[in-house]
Amino acid sequence: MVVKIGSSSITDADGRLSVQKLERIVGQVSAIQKSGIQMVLVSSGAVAAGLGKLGWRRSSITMPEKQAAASVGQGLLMHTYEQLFHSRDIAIGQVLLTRSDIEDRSRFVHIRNTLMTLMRHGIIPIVNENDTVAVDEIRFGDNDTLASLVALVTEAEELVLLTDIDGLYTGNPATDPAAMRIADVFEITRELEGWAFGAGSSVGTGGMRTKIAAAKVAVAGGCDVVVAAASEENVLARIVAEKHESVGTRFHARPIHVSLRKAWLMHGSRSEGQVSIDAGAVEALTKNTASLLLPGVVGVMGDFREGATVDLVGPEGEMVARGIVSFAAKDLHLLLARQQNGEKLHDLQEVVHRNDMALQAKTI
Ligand SMILES: Nc1ncnc2c1ncn2[C@@H]1O[C@H](COP(=O)(O)OP(=O)(O)O)[C@@H](O)[C@H]1O
Ligand SMILES: N[C@@H](CCC(=O)OP(=O)(O)O)C(=O)O
Repeated sequence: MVVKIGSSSITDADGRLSVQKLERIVGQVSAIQKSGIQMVLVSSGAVAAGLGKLGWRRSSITMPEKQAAASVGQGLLMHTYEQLFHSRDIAIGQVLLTRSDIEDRSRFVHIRNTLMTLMRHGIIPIVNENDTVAVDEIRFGDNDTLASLVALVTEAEELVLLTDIDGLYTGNPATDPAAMRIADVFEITRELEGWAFGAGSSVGTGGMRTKIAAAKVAVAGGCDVVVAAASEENVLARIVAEKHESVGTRFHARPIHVSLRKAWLMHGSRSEGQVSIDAGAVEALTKNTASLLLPGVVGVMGDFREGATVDLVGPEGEMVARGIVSFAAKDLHLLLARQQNGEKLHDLQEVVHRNDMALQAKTI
């Protein structure tokens, strides 16, 4: 089980790290770990803890100051976790990641090996974004997205996003008193996405929007996602014990889910270009799970190498799939030109083999 805890749930009103709140989470996580379910904690709070300790105001800080605050706060956070878990005889390991660590296939594999090794030894990994080195282009920015990728990497059965509200509402509860909580979600529809707004507190990042985006990634990989209130009494035990009780909002995993490699392709890898395909190819890819052949290709964008990750887009510019391309962009341009000149290119291998392709899950 991967549990993600948001900044607002481990800090006090004055923005300082709340040992009492952390203690409650650590107590619950430890109890579940001891019951035999391997836990992974994704903990936000480095920036908030650092700002609290330094007495800096969030509203007026620069990015380097925020990163400096994170370096102070991350130490504080781990020091507190270490003490709290140690008193329960549980060892922890710190794992700090950036987006580029996940995008790179070999680093992704190393991350998985490290996490799996920690878990095999009964150590609880505590994951956060490496805020001190993450610049905008390589930032997750919010730990909801990071947590969903950690859930995929560790092949978790359940991802729990603990926050300052008891689930997804049909509108922003801060401004809409008629908004109602949704208990179960089986399909992430556009209507549902329209209900989600940004962060409710000054310390939170992303609000419900990033939680839904995270849920999309995890459910596609076969992992249930629960959004629940960190302050609710014994919330984790209730989620574990009574899978069908209405605690927060449960996003149910898709029954047929993709392999870890394809999940990484779709959600972890970074696209280096675009290949436009025609309607016939869209149908062949989505209905018959075929490979992409040259006759279905109508355009190429970007200057990618053979073996790069590219987005396959349909006639309306819609994202259809992401895959590893067998030709460099310049070779694809040459082949397209030869094809347009009437040359028959029968013996060509696939442009993207179906084993190297992850289809985009449809939003209804
Ligand atoms: N449809 C919605 N349902 C519930 N909460 C929502 C919704 N839209 C926006 N929010 C806001 O999302 C906030 C939780 O996200 P966030 O502040 O980022 O917390 P965290 O620090 O735990 O990640 C809630 O406090 C709420 O104000
Ligand atoms: N990596 C940042 C967390 C950013 C973030 O996602 O915050 P939150 O929305 O509170 O989970 C930190 O430790 O401060």
